[in-house]
Amino acid sequence: MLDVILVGFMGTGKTTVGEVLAANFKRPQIDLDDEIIASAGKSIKQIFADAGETAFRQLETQVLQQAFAKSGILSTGGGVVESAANRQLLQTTTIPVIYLQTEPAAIFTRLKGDDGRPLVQQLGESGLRELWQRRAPLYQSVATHTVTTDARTPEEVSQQIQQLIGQEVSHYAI
Ligand SMILES: Nc1ncnc2c1ncn2[C@@H]1O[C@H](COP(=O)(O)OP(=O)(O)OP(=O)(O)O)[C@@H](O)[C@H]1O
Ligand SMILES: O=C(O)C1=C[C@@H](O)[C@@H](O)[C@H](O)C1
Ligand SMILES: [Mg+2]
Repeated sequence: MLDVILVGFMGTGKTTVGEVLAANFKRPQIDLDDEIIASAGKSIKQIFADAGETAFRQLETQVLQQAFAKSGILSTGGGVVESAANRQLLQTTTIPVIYLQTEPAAIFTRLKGDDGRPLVQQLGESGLRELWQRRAPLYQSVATHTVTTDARTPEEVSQQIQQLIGQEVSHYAI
C-alpha cells in the first residue's frame, strides 16, 4: 500500500521530499515522472516533442492507476491534477495526500535554468504564474494536508509531513 502521496506544482519538491521520506521510513519511492519515462523509454521532453502533452497526460493517468497497486512514497508530477479522473482517484483514496505549496517566486528561483520540464520553456515566467493560479485550487481539492515549503529545507518539509501523518521517524530508526 502507498504510505503517502505528494502533489504540488513543478519545483515544490515532490521528488526531493519523497526521497527524504523514503530514506527515513525505509520505504521505496515511486516517482510518477520516472515511471512515465520507464514506460515510454524516453525523456519527458522527448515525449512532449514526439507525441504532445495530451499523450503525456494519458501515460500519466496509466502510471498513476498502476501506482495504487504499489508500496511506498508516491511523488506525483506537477500536472497530475489536470485530469478529472486523476483528481477523483486522489480524492477518494484513504491514503494521505500532501499538497506541497510553494509561492511562484521560490519556484522560479528553484527552476531557473531547468531544461527537463517542457512547460517551463514553453510558458516562461508569466505563463507559469498563470498556470500556478489555475492549478492551486485543484491541488487543494485533492489534498488532505497542505505544507508550505518556501522557507523550509526538504528535511524540514519531511519532518512536517511525518508529524501530520502521525508517524514518528524514530519508529523507523535508520
Ligand atoms: N524545500 C526546498 N528548498 C529549496 N530547494 C528545493 C526544495 N525542495 C526542492 N528544491 C529544489 O527544487 C528543484 C526541484 O525539486 P523537485 O524536482 O523535487 O520538484 P518536483 O516537485 O518534483 O517537480 P516536478 O513537478 O517537476 O516533478 C530541485 O533543484 C530541488 O533541489
Ligand atoms: O506540471 C506539469 O505539467 C509537469 C510537471 C512535471 O513533473 C512533469 O510531469 C512534466 O514536466 C509536466
Ligand atoms: Mg518531481
